[in-house]
Amino acid sequence: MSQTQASKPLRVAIAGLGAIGKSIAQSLAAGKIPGVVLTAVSAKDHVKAASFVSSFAHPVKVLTIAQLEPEADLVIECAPAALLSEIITPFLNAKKQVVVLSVGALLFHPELIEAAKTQGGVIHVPTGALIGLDAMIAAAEGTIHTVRMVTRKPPNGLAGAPHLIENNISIEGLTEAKKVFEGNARDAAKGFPANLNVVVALALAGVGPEKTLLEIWADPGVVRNTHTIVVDSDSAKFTMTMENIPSENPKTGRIVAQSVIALLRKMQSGFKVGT
Ligand SMILES: NC(=O)C1=CN([C@@H]2O[C@H](COP(=O)(O)OP(=O)(O)OC[C@H]3O[C@@H](n4cnc5c(N)ncnc54)[C@H](OP(=O)(O)O)[C@@H]3O)[C@@H](O)[C@H]2O)C=CC1
Ligand SMILES: O=C([O-])CC(=O)C(=O)O
Repeated sequence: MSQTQASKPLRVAIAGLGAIGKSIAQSLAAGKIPGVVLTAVSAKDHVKAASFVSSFAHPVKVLTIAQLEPEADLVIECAPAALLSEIITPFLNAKKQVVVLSVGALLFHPELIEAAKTQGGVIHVPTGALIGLDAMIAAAEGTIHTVRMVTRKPPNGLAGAPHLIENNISIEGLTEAKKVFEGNARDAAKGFPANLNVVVALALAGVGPEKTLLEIWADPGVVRNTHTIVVDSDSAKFTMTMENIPSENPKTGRIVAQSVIALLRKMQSGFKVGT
C-alpha cells in the first residue's frame, strides 16, 4: 500500500540505541518517512535513553524489550547479537514485521527464520553495510558457482572479536596488514559476531553460509571498512567493493542506518526500485 493510501501510520519500535539505533531514531523523529512513526525504544540505560528521546517532537516511550511488542507494528533490532531472539520473537509470534541488523545471529537461530516462513510474521534483512544483495538475489535464481569476499578493517574495527581472543591473535600496533581469518560465513559469524554481519547477509542472499568464503584482514593502512566481493554465476560474473565510513561505533559503517531508512521508505512506497 502506498503511504498516501495508508490509513494508519506504521508504528515502529527500536531495540538498541547505539550507533545504528540512535541514527534511525533521529531520522524517524525528524519525520523523514511520512507514514512511519517511532513509538518506543529499548536501551540498556533507560535514563540516558529517556534524555535522548526527550528532544523529539513526539513522545517516544522508553521500555524494556518485553514491553515493546504491543506498542509497534514493526521492531528494528539493532542491539547486541545475543538479544536477537528476545527482541524479535514476540513480534513474530504476533505476525508482525521485524528488521534484523544482527544478521549473524540468525544463523544460530534457524527457528526464527522458520517461524517467519510459517507463521505469518516477516523478517527483513536490510542490505546494511553491504553492496549488491540485489545482484546476489537475482543470480541465485540461476546457479552461483562461487562467492568470495575479502574484508579489510582498521584494527579497532575488529578489536575484541572472540576469534582473535580464542586464537591469541594480536592486532595491537600493527604496521602492515595481517590476515586474521580465512573460512566460511558460518565460522565468521561465530568468531566475529559484532563485526561481519555483512558476510552473513551475503550468504543468506546467495549460496548459504557454508559456501560463502571470506578472508578478514586487520589493516592499519585503511580507514574505512572495506568489503570486496567476487561472484561467479551462470548469469553474470561481478566484483563489488564497498568502502564504509565508520560511524561512532568503529565496527559499524554509517551507511547501515541509512539502509534501514531506505528499507522503511520502500516498504511505505507504491514505487519500488531494486530487487
Ligand atoms: N547488518 C549489517 O550490515 C550490520 C549490522 N550490525 C549489527 O547491528 C547491531 C547494532 O550495531 P551498532 O548500533 O553499531 O552497535 P552499538 O554497540 O553501537 O549499539 C548496540 C546498543 O544496544 C544496547 N544494548 C545493550 N544491551 C541492551 C539491552 N539489554 N536492551 C536494549 N539495548 C541494549 C547497547 O547499550 P550499551 O552501549 O549501553 O551497551 C548499545 O547502545 C550489532 O549486532 C552489530 O553487529 C552492525 C553493522 C552492520
Ligand atoms: O558487517 C558488520 O557488522 C559491519 C561492517 O562490516 C561494516 O559496517 O562495514
